[in-house]
Amino acid sequence: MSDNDLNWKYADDVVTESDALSKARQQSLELGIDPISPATGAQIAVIAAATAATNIVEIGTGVGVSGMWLFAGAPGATLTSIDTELDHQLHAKANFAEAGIPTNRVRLIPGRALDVLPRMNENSYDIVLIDADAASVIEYVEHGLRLARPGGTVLVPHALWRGRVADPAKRDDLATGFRTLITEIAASGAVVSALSPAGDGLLQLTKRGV
Ligand SMILES: C[S@@+](CC[C@H](N)C(=O)[O-])C[C@H]1O[C@@H](n2cnc3c(N)ncnc32)[C@H](O)[C@@H]1O
Repeated sequence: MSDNDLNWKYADDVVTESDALSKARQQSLELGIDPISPATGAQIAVIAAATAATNIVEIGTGVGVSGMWLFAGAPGATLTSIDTELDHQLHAKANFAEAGIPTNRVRLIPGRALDVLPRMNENSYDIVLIDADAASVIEYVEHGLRLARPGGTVLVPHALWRGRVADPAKRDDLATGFRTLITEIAASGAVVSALSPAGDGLLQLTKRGV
């Protein structure tokens, strides 16, 4: 194992997930829904706590692993989460309940993100987490930056897309799309950004303006 592989494994292994989170992660994997890694979860919890987030949007509910991590950092927040699959959201609802998250703190919206996002209020959210279909990630980030309040943060897990983004030989649409996004964001004066290697990448963009 390389030093980097050891670091990644250690960063995931050192995270202790609650029983409710471990069960949700197991369920997610069994259903073939890729949850954020434990290290990514811990990192988004820190961001949620550090920003004292009260209003969060998530694109891609899955069975609720990322949502539960956001609540771990910001237990008083309200989460609006969008997913095309009602089944996934029903599992998420049960998992949130198991984690003790009050039902009135979660608004689950079934539907295609690109249909739902244009109807949401701009400059209103502390965090926008983007984890749905990777093919639309650039459009989701554009929406995310519109929805985030000044000083709010857009988070994009899987931004290194299974190691393909860092490998210039990989020229498929998804790897190229993430590469374009990362390059454009790095050059943008509108955000403060960082790309963490946690999991398979966590792109973090904080909207300037405060
Ligand atoms: C990677 S999983 C999300 C995992 C979740 N964030 C977690 O860590 O537990 C992606 C989710 O996006 C949903 N999805 C796929 N395409 C979508 C779209 N166009 N709009 C909204 N949700 C979509 C899938 O149904 C799936 O539940």
